[in-house]
Amino acid sequence: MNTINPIITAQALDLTFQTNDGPVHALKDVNLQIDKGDFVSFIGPSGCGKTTFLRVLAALEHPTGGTVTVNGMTPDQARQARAYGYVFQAAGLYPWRTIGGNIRLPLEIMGYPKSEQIDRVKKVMQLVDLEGFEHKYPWQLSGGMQQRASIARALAFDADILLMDEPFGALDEIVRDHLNEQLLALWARTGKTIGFVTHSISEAVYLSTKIVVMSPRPGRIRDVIVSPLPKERPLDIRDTPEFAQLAHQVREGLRAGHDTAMA
Ligand SMILES: Nc1ncnc2c1ncn2[C@@H]1O[C@H](COP(=O)(O)OP(=O)(O)OP(=O)(O)O)[C@@H](O)[C@H]1O
Repeated sequence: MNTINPIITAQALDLTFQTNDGPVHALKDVNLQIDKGDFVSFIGPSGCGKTTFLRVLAALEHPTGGTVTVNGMTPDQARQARAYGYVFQAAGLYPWRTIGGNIRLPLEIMGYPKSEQIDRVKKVMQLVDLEGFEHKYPWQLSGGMQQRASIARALAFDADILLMDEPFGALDEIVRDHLNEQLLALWARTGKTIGFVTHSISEAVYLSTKIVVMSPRPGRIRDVIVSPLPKERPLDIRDTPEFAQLAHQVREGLRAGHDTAMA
């Protein structure tokens, strides 16, 4: 394993859930290194362990075997150190709080001084292009804007790592394109390390420096594809032969995993 600036490592990671129907091997022998500043997408069919892997990094699940480090710490230590922000598929904003109030909530809970809360909310709202919406309520915003607000909330502690579980899955394609562009811009501006779960080949190829292709039963890594695309990516890069070639490679990886799982 390469050791240049690893921010996240998983070695021989196993996670078996004990269920009434018997054991479910959600993750089996997962080995992965994510370096500082990487944008890593996890793609694979339903049940291949994408969400479980992200949840292990966030200490929301605990592995049954192997080791994981996040910023050189165990996931539990990393959680306490607020080493990452986590964005869920649904925006999950409290309807009785304004957008600013929602973004501020984790800072309030942690007892940040009022002036720092105000500064941080302002900064992260700028990062996701939501200036001017601080006093609106979630229902006054579109789905895409709500999801941007939930990203801002995850950025409130200014953690170096952002974990995102299918954040744009429920949005229509045009809004999704727009958010993908904004997320890349945010990533370039902040230098954060991003782990991103998606079902979309095109989204994975457009966003990532590394694409982790997974297969189910048991959940495992099938392929890790390092993107040759430049960091600067206008949306029309998706019309280039290089993009098509990479999408083809991901599709082939998915197909191989599917065939094995069905065998
Ligand atoms: N808490 C749990 N208890 C029992 N089994 C679970 C639990 N969480 C996940 N699983 C099982 O582990 C496997 C991996 O689930 P996971 O949600 O990580 O897959 P996924 O790739 O994210 O799927 P999807 O694309 O549908 O979100 C599945 O078989 C799932 O049913």
